[in-house]
Amino acid sequence: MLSKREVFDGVPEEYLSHKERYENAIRNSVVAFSLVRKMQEEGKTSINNYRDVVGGLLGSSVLRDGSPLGLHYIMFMPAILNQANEEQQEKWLPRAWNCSIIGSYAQTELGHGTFIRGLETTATYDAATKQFVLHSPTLTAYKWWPGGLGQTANYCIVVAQLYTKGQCHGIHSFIIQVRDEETHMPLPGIKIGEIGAKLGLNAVNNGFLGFDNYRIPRTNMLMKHAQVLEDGTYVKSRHSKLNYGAMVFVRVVIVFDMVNYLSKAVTIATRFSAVRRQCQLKAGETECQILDYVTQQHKLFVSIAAAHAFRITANKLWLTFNEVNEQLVEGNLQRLPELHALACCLKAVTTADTAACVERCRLACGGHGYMMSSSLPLTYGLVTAACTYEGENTVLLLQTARFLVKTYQQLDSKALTPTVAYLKTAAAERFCVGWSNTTEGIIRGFQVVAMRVIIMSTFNEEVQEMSRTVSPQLKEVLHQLVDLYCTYWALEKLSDLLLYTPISQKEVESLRLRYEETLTNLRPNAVGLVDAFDLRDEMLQSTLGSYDGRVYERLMEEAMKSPLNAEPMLQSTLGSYDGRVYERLMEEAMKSPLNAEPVNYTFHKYLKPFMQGKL
Ligand SMILES: CC/C=C\C/C=C\C/C=C\C/C=C\C/C=C\C/C=C\CC/C=C/C(=O)SCCNC(=O)CCNC(=O)[C@H](O)C(C)(C)COP(=O)(O)OP(=O)(O)OC[C@H]1O[C@@H](n2cnc3c(N)ncnc32)[C@H](O)[C@@H]1OP(=O)(O)O
Ligand SMILES: Cc1cc2nc3c(=O)[nH]c(=O)nc-3n(C[C@H](O)[C@H](O)[C@H](O)COP(=O)(O)OP(=O)(O)OC[C@H]3O[C@@H](n4cnc5c(N)ncnc54)[C@H](O)[C@@H]3O)c2cc1C
Repeated sequence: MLSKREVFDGVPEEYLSHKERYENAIRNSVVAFSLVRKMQEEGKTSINNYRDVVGGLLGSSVLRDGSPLGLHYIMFMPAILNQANEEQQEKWLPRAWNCSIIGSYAQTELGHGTFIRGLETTATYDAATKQFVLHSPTLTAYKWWPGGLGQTANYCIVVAQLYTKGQCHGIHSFIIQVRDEETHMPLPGIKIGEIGAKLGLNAVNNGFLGFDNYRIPRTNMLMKHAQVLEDGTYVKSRHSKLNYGAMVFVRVVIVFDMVNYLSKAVTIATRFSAVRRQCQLKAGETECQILDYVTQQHKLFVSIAAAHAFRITANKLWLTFNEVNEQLVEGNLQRLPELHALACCLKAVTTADTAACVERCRLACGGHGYMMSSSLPLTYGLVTAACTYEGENTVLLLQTARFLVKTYQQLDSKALTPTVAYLKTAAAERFCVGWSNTTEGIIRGFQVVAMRVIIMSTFNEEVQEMSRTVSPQLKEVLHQLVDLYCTYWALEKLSDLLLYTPISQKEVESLRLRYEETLTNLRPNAVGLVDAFDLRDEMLQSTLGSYDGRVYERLMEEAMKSPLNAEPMLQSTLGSYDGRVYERLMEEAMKSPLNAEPVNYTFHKYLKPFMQGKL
């Protein structure tokens, strides 16, 4: 087994180039996953411990910044299990299990990540040839982000708008070969490469993928839930959201992942705090361990408690996930909305809390926490990504809110599912029950809070009609900024205000309404207000923040500068805005420090032997 922080020719991975990082990741991954495959062959893995084995590996020191093979295990295989019919599973699963094919999961596009009903990639059924034609009509339709897709995967699950007999039936999943299994070259009609350097997970080889009227057999549509018959007839799924199953699975798994990362970070910070001596509690005494300071305990101990709370929660969520999936197999969809809401809520809460806790652990270690060798910056990069991928946290919390408001509205007409049964009690008893400073009392208090917030949200949704105009006067706008700043911090520091001022409950409720009103009032001037900072593009140096708003073209231009994209030469239109795409590609390739080798040498040296079971 490779040693911790395996090096590349003697150089710690922090000092590797972008290309060397990738090669190091491939080499470490094929060795690590060869062991997983050996465990499979010896019958030592099941779907349950598989999650822990792979999850442990992906978060381990061997694959410390992710793996180009991660998506193969995390989403490609679960998507086949969750969305392919039996015949398709028989065809694809054995090859995926033994890694003779390597897959990814391509759903997000340059132009859409959250709003998946707005995805632009099309899959149009051609009954004459019994094929689907995959196409990327615009630059924003390019798949953007799929892990491992840059230079590693040769298959992927692609989510596209399904058209048959001239009608669109919404997004569906397809299994698609994107590279030749022998040469690893992109197949004709496929435009593929990696998206470039990121805040973290720089070993994951996230890629982009565009289709130019690319044909696949009809039987490559994953048909467990919905089907397209040979004559093009569409047979719809029992529940429109069963196709979203892969996302629910990963959200559940992410909660386990947060337990791993939070446990690591707080272990590092707590042990360091026991070693580190700084300043004296009393003059003349020896310097004390910083762990003795209450402020240091305030920073760290809640993370220890959270790690245990998340582990218990993750196990309970995993049980619920398996229970509901068994019911789905029997056609009982009753608890699917609750599972979706639970997975959304717990993925958002555990990732946000873990990111905040890991940052506190870094800060608790002073300057040494800022060193890459502490592993805290890298861990932060890993966990903060989880606040975005697999459903951006805000959006997932809105999904949870949607479920809770709907549950409240049906409180008297529908039986409550286990996780929201408390709402019935909170609704039945008087709200302002006495407070008790016990664990049960605090939980009870939060249940009452949840109930009241749901009622307020329902009230706002049903009654609130806000029509507003904004005066163009700058004075007016600046007043709004002052107003926003005051109400934001009043709400942020509400516990202090409730403790030390006579603010009433009614005033708090109107403060919240005023805050939302100020947000709405400022919205029309938001871009103008940042333009007013007059920061030139050269100063911003950001593909997202340039003055002209050409975000997607700049993202693609920057991606093309990656040294990994020089091989193989991309034959692709890329939807360029000025049409000089080929000249530019050639110019960029000539600048690349890489040889224009047809395929990165790691394919022949590591990946192909691994896929052929020779490693
Ligand atoms: C075989 C292998 C076995 C084990 C695996 C091995 C190893 C794994 C172990 C460890 C792995 C280690 C680490 C894993 C950790 C991290 C993962 C690493 C990498 C992650 C890579 C990232 C991948 C991605 O990011 S993929 C792309 C993710 N994208 C999203 O999540 C998009 C988010 N957007 C949405 O989900 C939707 O757009 C939406 C926001 C939900 C809105 O959808 P829509 O507009 O259609 O719906 P409405 O809001 O109108 O609601 C309508 C209705 O539908 C219900 N609904 C919505 N979604 C779902 C769902 N998913 N399930 C069920 N129901 C859903 C919604 O509640 C509404 O219902 P009502 O009408 O009744 O209210
Ligand atoms: C490290 C990493 C790995 C990834 N891997 C993959 C992968 O393997 N495969 C894949 O398909 N995708 C992958 N993704 C993409 C990821 O799923 C998307 O980035 C994510 O779904 C968010 O979508 P977005 O980027 O379009 O952000 P947006 O949705 O554009 O979010 C931008 C802002 O808009 C806000 N917003 C958006 N919609 C609403 C709304 N309805 N209400 C209120 N606010 C809203 C959000 O809260 C956010 O503040 C990855 C992303 C990252 C960072």
